[in-house]
Amino acid sequence: MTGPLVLLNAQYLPASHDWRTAEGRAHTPYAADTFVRAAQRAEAAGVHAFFQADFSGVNRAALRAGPPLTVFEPFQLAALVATATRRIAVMPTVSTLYTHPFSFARSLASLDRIARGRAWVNVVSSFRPGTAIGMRREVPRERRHAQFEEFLGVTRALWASWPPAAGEPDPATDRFVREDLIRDVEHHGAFYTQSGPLDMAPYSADFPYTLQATASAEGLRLAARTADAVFAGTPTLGAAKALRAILRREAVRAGRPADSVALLPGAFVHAAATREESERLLRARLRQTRALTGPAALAELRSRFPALRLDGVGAADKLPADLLPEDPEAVFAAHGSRLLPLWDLARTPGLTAGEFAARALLLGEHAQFPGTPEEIGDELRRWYEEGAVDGFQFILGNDFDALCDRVVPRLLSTG
Ligand SMILES: Cc1cc2nc3c(=O)[nH]c(=O)nc-3n(C[C@H](O)[C@H](O)[C@H](O)COP(=O)(O)O)c2cc1C
Repeated sequence: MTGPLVLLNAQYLPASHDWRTAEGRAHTPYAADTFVRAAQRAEAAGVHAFFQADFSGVNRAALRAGPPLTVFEPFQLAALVATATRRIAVMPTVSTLYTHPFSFARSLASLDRIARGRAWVNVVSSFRPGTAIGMRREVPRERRHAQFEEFLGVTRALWASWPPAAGEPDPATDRFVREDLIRDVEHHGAFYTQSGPLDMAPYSADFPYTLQATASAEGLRLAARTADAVFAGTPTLGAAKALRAILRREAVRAGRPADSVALLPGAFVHAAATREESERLLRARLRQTRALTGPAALAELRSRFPALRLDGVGAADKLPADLLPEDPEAVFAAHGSRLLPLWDLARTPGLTAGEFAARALLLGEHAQFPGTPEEIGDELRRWYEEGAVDGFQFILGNDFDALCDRVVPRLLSTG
């Protein structure tokens, strides 16, 4: 595919409306129709995939902050959306920790058949704080990537257990299914034993487009070996550029072309009639939650990121040159993608430690794009053209109509 790849996260539509108003409540996350309408609008705008994150459990802290981010089991919603659309891909999330490869393979193969080849998938290891609360983890944290890789390997072997010809009815031999062509999997690994084949013929010969959500160096190397795309948080342009360069190098190291794995970070859209108005609203919203300056900001930053070299530094002091390693690859290798935005921010000339801390605390996990819809579209396009990203996932924001009618067409336009 040429041009940026654009994903719509299912939570965008309900979250973009104020549920305290009757108009906002019309977009309730409890009605599947809310997401069907969103996917149809997004499809008309040129969005490539309708995505649903999934957290395998109740996150009470998140629920206290507003409506639930997800309600429906993702494969069921994806199937429903697929039957109501024609071009957009449907992309549920599967947790390698809480699903068996066989159950996953048949859900995905069924979805691919229902969607006539439009099934994509987001694969997560679910080891993030706040995820899958109340469930038991059978896999220790340090083995999650090994389990993930084996999970994906078994699933792909199941997919391939029916070569396309096996599912083609053959009047010459009077066989609806060429059972003789179906291959047993015979996998006996550290985490899974899978002997038999899948129980149905997948619609597509190729395994679906696979996204992996990750924030660590080991996770990124795994994606470079096994995935088609990475979903990560890159709240600054410099962090995105650094992460994409590392991902491309890792793909080559894994024996694949540099552009075989796309970086698709999250984006939050804050559209308004003027840029000033949009920035004012965004600042007010961010300050409401994180109103810290000077020494207080510095103390908070220290406690959140103990790896930063801030010993003996006061808020009015110059930011130390050795706050983080100079090379972003070294920062990423030691700390994952979480510290790349701080590495990027630290390159701003003339910041005191207090100013740096205040700005750092205002950065969220994902990039925030304020402006008019056209300015936002142009800025997103700039990120793409400067080689920082291969596309975006729209997770949260306001004004869903402006996103579909004005932001996405601008981002995708080649003119
Ligand atoms: C941007 C991003 C999105 C994620 N989304 C999900 C999700 O929807 N469901 C989930 O269970 N875990 C999610 N995770 C957590 C990852 O699956 C993973 O468990 C965590 O990042 C730790 O593994 P890592 O070392 O590969 O980063 C997400 C992680 C990132 C960085």
